[in-house]
Amino acid sequence: MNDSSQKTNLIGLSRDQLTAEMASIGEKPFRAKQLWHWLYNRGETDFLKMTSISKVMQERLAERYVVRRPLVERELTSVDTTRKWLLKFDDGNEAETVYIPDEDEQRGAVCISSQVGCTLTCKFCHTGTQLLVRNLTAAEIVGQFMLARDSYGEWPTPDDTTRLLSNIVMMGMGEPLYNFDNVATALKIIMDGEGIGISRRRITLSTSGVVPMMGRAGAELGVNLAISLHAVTDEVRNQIMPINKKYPLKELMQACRDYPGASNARRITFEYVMLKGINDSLADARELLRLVKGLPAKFNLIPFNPWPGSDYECSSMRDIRAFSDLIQDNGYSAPIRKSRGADILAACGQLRSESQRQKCSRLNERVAAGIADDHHIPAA
Ligand SMILES: C[S@@+](CC[C@H](N)C(=O)[O-])C[C@H]1O[C@@H](n2cnc3c(N)ncnc32)[C@H](O)[C@@H]1O
Ligand code: SF4
Repeated sequence: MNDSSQKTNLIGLSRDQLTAEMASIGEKPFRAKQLWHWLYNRGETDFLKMTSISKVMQERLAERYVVRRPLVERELTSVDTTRKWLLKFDDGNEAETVYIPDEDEQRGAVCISSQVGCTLTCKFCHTGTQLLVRNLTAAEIVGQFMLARDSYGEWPTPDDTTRLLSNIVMMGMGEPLYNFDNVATALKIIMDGEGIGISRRRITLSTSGVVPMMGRAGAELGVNLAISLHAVTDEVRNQIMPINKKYPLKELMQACRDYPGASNARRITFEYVMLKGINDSLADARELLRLVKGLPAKFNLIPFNPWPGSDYECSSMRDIRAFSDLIQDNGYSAPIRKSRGADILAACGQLRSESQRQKCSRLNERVAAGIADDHHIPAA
């Protein structure tokens, strides 16, 4: 263990925690406020460059603490300018962060991971086949956005109208509502107006439908909600998203109706991955309209992104357009999501760590040889 990894990382501490940390070394609350500005508005990582802080305090801080992002193992930029960072955490685990610019490339969303892997095994999602799963810490979640800003040189926090990294989608690896506390701490840091300053209106949290946590997410964070719906009957949803057996459609739709803050100005996004012959008929589209009746809803139709070993095919463009047209004819927005970053495997559902791919292929060899135990059978 090197010297810096023994020191406490100040990134990821809430304002109260940072204030308490400063109090523990005898510093007044206004010091925590100054420090917060350096960490989250200026993006400074070197205490000795925090010029509004006295030399003595700079040195005391440097003795005890570090300001650290997750390690970027690789940065890849797609021909379509999507950028992906493969991250390595202190325990050797990996996750990915992706920046997806808008068409005009003046703004864009950072897609952030909430877990290493995911326990939920949705059949169409590569992340769900990863064996190793752990929650990311608040530091690892905030750190993803910070390293994206490092990469684009967007420090100090630019004005909201001139930022490239303008939005956040919690749509990377993992189920954010299965790691609510750390996601909430991280998002509160990110939303703080004296720091990173991304408004809750520019943050979307996507969930596969963890019904009991949806109300809390709305009440405590007030971010936009996206639901990975993907099927209109319990029968099909049970098949492709096992979480539906725990929280079936009726309960999920009720939780959407109860979601605090949803309105016509802030609609709930229903994500719908288009799977050939599974969920893509016009009858499915009609049922979808029936399901969301009365809800402030909009849709995002996602052409299925295949990955090695996946069981599904993407619906034809003709079928996707017909599905989209029917929904739009009924007054809802239903754009077809353009796949971005396919050449760097950065598209939705393709995220899965490199080392995990290697481990899994080794594991497949073990399974073939009959030497893998029950806990380590690959899900795909
Ligand atoms: C990877 S998930 C992460 C957030 C959360 N766990 C969820 O399911 O909403 C983000 C989105 O990617 C979608 N997705 C997963 N695998 C996909 C694939 N192979 N092709 C297209 N979209 C996919 C998910 O359904 C979900 O809407
Ligand atoms: S779609 Fe979301 S919930 Fe399902 S396995 Fe992938 S990351 Fe997990």
